[in-house]
Amino acid sequence: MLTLTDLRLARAGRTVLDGITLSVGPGECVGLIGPNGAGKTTLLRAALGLIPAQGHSSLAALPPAERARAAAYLPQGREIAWDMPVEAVVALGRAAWPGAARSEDRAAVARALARLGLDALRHRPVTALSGGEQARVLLARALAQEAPLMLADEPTAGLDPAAQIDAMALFAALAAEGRSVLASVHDLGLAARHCTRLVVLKAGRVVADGAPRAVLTEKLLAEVFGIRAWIGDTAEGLVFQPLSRL
Ligand SMILES: Nc1ncnc2c1ncn2[C@@H]1O[C@H](COP(=O)(O)OP(=O)(O)OP(=O)(O)O)[C@@H](O)[C@H]1O
Repeated sequence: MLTLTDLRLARAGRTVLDGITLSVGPGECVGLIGPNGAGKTTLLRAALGLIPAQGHSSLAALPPAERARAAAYLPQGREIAWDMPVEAVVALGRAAWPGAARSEDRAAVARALARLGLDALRHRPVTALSGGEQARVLLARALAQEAPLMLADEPTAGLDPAAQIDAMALFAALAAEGRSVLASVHDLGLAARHCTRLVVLKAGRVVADGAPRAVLTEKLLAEVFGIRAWIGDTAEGLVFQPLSRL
């Protein structure tokens, strides 16, 4: 569970978060959408307490050790500097649980590797993997934390279409298991099909918050993203195709 109340933040004299009030409850997979520069990354980082903001974040208010057990975070940057085997990188997610039995840690790492389809790569040096494979390793590291809340910044960036679907389906499954997910996503179709709710940010404000079908309207796409788009309601869920800039 995450509750943000009137979060405000300015950077270099410019307002970046302008009174964000938002909560993500158990069972919710919330897609944070909005144009470049809308404040999505800043919102996630402020919610985690990684950058100071005015207002209240239930997560940032926790002592750091508790925060690490309350929430996993997949940051936007995907660079991996350490030349370690894949499973050792995934095991870093267990640092949040210093008192856990080694068998528990090993089981959590094995579950995360299996869920990301990384079993065959577990002994490979992580620096010898492709960018998309590394992105899956970092997602597995966050998953191994087994925290009730998952915050992810563009988790599908750099992934092929199958891996994008897998990543979003994984978040939907975490929510279905009773966890809470807040993920910034640029692919509005993926977000609409896999998220239980969409929150739309524009210039640091929440301008829409609700079920994907209610939120993704032609009017909103024009006003927030400045585009004309085709939105199809299909048996597979909402399908979204940007057509032109307005
Ligand atoms: N360190 C900083 N100093 C000054 N301004 C910053 C800094 N970091 C971000 N900003 C500004 O804050 C605003 C929000 O940035 P943020 O990265 O949160 O946007 P975003 O919605 O995640 O964008 P994107 O979709 O491009 O990743 C932007 O206008 C950006 O230029």
